[in-house]
Amino acid sequence: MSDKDVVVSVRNLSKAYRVWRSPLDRLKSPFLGAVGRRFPRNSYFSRELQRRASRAYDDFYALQQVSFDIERGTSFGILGRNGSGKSTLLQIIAGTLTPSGGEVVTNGRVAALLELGSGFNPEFSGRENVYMNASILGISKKTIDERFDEIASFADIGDFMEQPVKTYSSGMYVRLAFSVIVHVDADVLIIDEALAVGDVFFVQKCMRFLKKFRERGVLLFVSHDLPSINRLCDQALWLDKGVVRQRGIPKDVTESYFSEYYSGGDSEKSDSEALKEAIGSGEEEKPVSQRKAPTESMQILGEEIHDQRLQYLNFSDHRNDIEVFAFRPDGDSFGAKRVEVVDARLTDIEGRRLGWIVGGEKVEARVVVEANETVQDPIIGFGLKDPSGQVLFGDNTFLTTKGQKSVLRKGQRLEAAFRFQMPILRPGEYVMNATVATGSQTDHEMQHWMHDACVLRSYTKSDTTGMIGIPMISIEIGPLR
Ligand SMILES: Nc1ncnc2c1ncn2[C@@H]1O[C@H](COP(=O)(O)OP(=O)(O)OP(=O)(O)O)[C@@H](O)[C@H]1O
Repeated sequence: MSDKDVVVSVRNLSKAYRVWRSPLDRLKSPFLGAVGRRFPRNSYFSRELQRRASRAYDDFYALQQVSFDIERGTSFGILGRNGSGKSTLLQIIAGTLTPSGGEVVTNGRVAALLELGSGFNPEFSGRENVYMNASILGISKKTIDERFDEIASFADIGDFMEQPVKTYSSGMYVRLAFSVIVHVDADVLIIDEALAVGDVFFVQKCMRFLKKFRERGVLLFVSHDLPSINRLCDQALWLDKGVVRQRGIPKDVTESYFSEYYSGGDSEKSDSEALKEAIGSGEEEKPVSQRKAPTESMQILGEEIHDQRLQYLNFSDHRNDIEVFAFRPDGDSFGAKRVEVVDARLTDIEGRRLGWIVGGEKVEARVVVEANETVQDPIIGFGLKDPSGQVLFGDNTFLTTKGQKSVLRKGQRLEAAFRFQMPILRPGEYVMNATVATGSQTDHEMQHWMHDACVLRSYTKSDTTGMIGIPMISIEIGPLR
């Protein structure tokens, strides 16, 4: 290893899979080889039978001469179209697949969350699998004993911990597998798209862990979602038919990858498929009948909006419908709790709780707090996080009440209402956090930070681009004026 703290070094890696010419050849080949070995070595029969056995298959190279280094503290994203060799590469780095050529040198403990079903023994209980898995990763029984309660609480699968893993849903399976890898002090974490089966709270919890982990370890993951690669990674690698096409900063790599689709470089994929891949995985469409009636949103969008598409947008599934779920008092949180968040919701401007919002409409994020003790200078805040845990926007009351000495007495409640125009959200599950602190912006004590105070689920086929869409006031096209 060099002076730099290289944690993963991949050198001239190749992987050839045998592709049998026919199922019969596959059956015949070991038989021909075994018979061949019965004749004297180098005899005519021995050579002929070995030759026939080896002609029954072709070598298909899923990876060819792949080389790169990854330094500590790097989040490394791998992208490439289906079949480009991403899983093969991750499995070799994870040590679950042997390469045909080249090598991978890792410096530290490697933990992987790869395809569902791998890693656990289905007949063993969750508890037994935790012990087995952690000990394979080199964790002593004593350390697992000490950490078991934390692992169980992170996984949060209740009594299923004592049931055989074969009875688990895919979501439970991922919860347990992820919980183990969180607690084994790994230096390298390898994750494929398995996390996609977790529910929104679990995914957000994992994202919080990964954000911290990225500072000290190497995170390697595969994603088809280019914005996620841009947001979460420091480095990206584009694999194309088993070879490295480009490696560099995510912005450059994702742009080249994306433009290849549009320049026709990938003839097997239609533009709409490419676009769908580029803007992220779409949620299933919600039947229009379950949405807000179109006429309502026409009023809500307000008089000042002159976007000529409004009529069309409001009556089509290009409209951005956002389902809002109820406040979750028991979600993950932290803080001194001398004041607590007791409610968080989205309302219309009259304060009525909303179950559905249309992207572009005026709404209020309202957060209610209650003092368990008398406190001074409470600051209330909120933030909206996207499915990868990235805060898209948020605000707090600090500047609004700056300079006013305020006291919240024990038992009193206080409500903050943040009015804004809801942006257009790409399909997926978002969460709103709600917070209360005391003191000032720079010097405060966090009283209660609720990570997932309420959930928003967005549905749309909107053509808006970017992390969030800004509702257009108007769009004009015509001869130069
Ligand atoms: N066991 C195997 N035997 C033969 N070919 C295989 C085997 N496993 C993978 N391949 C082939 O190797 C190539 C790379 O597969 P791999 O699963 O690594 O691609 P990928 O980029 O992860 O694809 P995806 O995005 O669809 O998950 C593919 O063409 C695949 O068909």
